[in-house]
Amino acid sequence: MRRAHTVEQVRAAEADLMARLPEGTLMQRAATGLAVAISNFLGSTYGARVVLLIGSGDNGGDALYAGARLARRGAQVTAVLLSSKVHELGLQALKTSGGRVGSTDDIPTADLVVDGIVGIGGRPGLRPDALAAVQLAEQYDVPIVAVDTPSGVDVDTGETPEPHVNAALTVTFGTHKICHFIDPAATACGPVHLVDIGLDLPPAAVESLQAADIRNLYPVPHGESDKYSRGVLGLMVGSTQYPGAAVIAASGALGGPVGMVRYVGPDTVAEAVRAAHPEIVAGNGRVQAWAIGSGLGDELDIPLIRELLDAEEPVVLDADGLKALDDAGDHVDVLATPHAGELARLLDVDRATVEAERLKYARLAAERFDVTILLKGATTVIASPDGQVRVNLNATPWLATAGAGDVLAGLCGSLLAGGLSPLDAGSVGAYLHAAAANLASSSGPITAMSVAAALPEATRYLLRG
Ligand SMILES: NC(=O)C1=CN([C@@H]2O[C@H](COP(=O)(O)OP(=O)(O)OC[C@H]3O[C@@H](n4cnc5c(N)ncnc54)[C@H](O)[C@@H]3O)[C@@H](O)[C@H]2O)[C@@H](O)CC1
Ligand SMILES: [K+]
Repeated sequence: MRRAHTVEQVRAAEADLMARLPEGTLMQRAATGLAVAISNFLGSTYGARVVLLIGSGDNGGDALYAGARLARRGAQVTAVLLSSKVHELGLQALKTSGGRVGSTDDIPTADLVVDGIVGIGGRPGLRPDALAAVQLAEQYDVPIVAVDTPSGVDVDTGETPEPHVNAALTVTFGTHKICHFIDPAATACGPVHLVDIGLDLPPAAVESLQAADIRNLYPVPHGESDKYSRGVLGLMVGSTQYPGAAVIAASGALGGPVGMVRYVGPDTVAEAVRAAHPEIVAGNGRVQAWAIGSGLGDELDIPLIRELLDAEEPVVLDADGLKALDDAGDHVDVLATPHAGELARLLDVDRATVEAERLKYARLAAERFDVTILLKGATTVIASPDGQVRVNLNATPWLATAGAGDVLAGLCGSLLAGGLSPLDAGSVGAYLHAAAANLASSSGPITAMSVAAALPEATRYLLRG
């Protein structure tokens, strides 16, 4: 599990630890980890030209001490001071180690720029001189390594209302921060490298499941399992208008842990589903969970869907089915899987607003509709009505393809029928969906059906460990 904490949580943990350690220990731990990560990024440190952008706080201090270490290993390190007040001891260390104070003129010929402008003490946005320095690096294609967080992003929300650094690598300390997990800021971080500085942290604000977590949560059948005890999923998806959605969602469901899938819908669609998947049973019957909504088009029966939402069995509610959601019922067993546009419609705001404030609106919808919200995107946010938030970070951009959402709905339904909670079904589903996409794609185009077809192998690979 990767965990992200709020600035307040990090500051409290840091204060606790600092009280027990000699002054400056934490910064030295951070700076050492930062210098190692920068060396690895550069490949060769000797002779490398490194420009440090230094703001007024400890974030600049980290950068200055790391710069001193790099200078001692033969790098040509220049500090651009963006504030009249900088970390004095850090600056002295840099100078003693052979680094110097320079200007933005050093940026165009640099191999690397280090962003020590602001970290967790920063407000969104960059001041004009910092912005000019960052733009110069971008103009000359000089990669930027961000210290702790890319300066300018909103650390606790992942929002980027103002100009900010777009990093090629972010090196963070102690724990992840929310901006490392939530888009659009997560994208601005690039890959994130975590340096352990020994913080003792409370439960995280946002979590991201990793392979070992998927292994622990996946409902693996045992000796006494039969097709019913493994779970039966009811699919109410696809329509005469969109028969393909039913075939694709069924493929996603069969790629999950479920023992049996029933299809409920128009005869012609049922025929298409059975032609593609002879193991699927058409018609009503007992199920342990439903996946409802993908490709229903105009054929959706809102009163019937509301009945199913109010019934005992958990439901994945996708696409057109989301229109049946209202804030009246008790829907804690529901996993709703909107993309930003659908969530915007549910909440009566603009799509761009949801895209800009993904964490806020996922949480808001989970609370308002009393459902678990899985907000799809390059990074998927899963928010449960009790306030827990998870993020899936392993997707490939190739997954943005027609029908991929239908696969996810079928897969999540399968996981719900297998006994997972909506939060676990959503987070395990998003992870496996992305893992299958990576496997099917290996950096090339994919179709939704090829993602579904790769689910068993991606799952096998994960379960084997
Ligand atoms: N908290 C921790 O556990 C640790 C923190 N360390 C470093 O310390 C950093 C936090 O240091 P600080 O608290 O000094 O804060 P920062 O260095 O993040 O920011 C310093 C100051 O910049 C000013 N500022 C705010 N927004 C700005 C903006 N948009 N543009 C320009 N200036 C702005 C503010 O006056 C703020 O107090 C962390 O991000 C990390 O890099 C590490 O040394 C190790 C441990
Ligand atoms: K920074």
